[in-house]
Amino acid sequence: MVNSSGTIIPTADLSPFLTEEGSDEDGKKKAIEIIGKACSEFGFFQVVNHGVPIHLMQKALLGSNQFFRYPLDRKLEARPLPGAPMPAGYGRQPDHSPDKNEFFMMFPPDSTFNVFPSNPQGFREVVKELFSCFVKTASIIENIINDCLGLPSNFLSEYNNDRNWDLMSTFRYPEASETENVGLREHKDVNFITLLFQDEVGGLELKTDQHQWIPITPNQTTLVVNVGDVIQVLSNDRYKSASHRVVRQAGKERHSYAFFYNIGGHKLVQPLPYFTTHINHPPKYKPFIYKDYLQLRLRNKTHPPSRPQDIINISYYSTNSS
Ligand SMILES: O=C(O)CCC(=O)C(=O)O
Ligand SMILES: [Fe+2]
Repeated sequence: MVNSSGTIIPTADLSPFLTEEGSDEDGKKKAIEIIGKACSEFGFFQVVNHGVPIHLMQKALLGSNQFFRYPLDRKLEARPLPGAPMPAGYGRQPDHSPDKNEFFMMFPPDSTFNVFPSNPQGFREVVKELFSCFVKTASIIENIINDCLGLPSNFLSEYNNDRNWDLMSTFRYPEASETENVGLREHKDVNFITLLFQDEVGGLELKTDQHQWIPITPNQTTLVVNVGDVIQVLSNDRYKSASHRVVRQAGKERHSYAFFYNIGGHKLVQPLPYFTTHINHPPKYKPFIYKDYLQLRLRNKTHPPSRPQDIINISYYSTNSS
């Protein structure tokens, strides 16, 4: 697909991975090729025939749209439980944050940290089902990335074997004002991979190496996938965590869903030997425990630093920075 700025956003067809084992090897090869190239060039790509039912995505957008239209006190019935590792439930960006959005976040469907609103009717069931579909699609993409990186079979799925830290958020971004249009500032996702879809309003943009912002054209049938910091570190920068942002639009509010396929908080993250010692490359990152990094990144959100250079990102662990 070529978007308005003329840049090609790679799109892979996942249907060969959803049909009977081994029935379309050429189709698989093609998707692996597209995704591998996209991960090293852009850090993001799109997928079609991804296994998440389109009608479920539409239902989820309708439900969140309805939920966000409730008065604040009603939305706050789903406020996060104290002590949850991340604030699952309804939340908004702090007033002093330049980011302007409200969100509803959930952990895996059976997590005791989840807080669901009682209305709209059926919303809870829809988001739970959507979450489960996202997990399946993410694990297919994880295996593809595993093969693209030339790792031993199932290496990544064995490493990433704790599904308790996955998160899904739905967002509402208010329409832009005359003077400002920030929805979510430029950032890279911390996690393994992110899957997302947006309504027809659009506003998601990805940054290229040439510092050009590419708008991601909304498409009802497509999921956008971006590589997170964990893959960037494991692959020692072979694959990039993509910089992206959300720009609010004039006269239109925007809704989206993002699924953050995560790794367990206690996991040690460091460049894998396949991309360092085995090929005589020095590691570009120091080892760290994933939840320590999550904590630092969460602090960026709760206490946004006023100077952009004080915002913590993955370069905090870079071997070049000490
Ligand atoms: O709302 C979106 O489309 C993007 C959300 C996002 O980038 C994030 O939460 O990290
Ligand atoms: Fe993001």
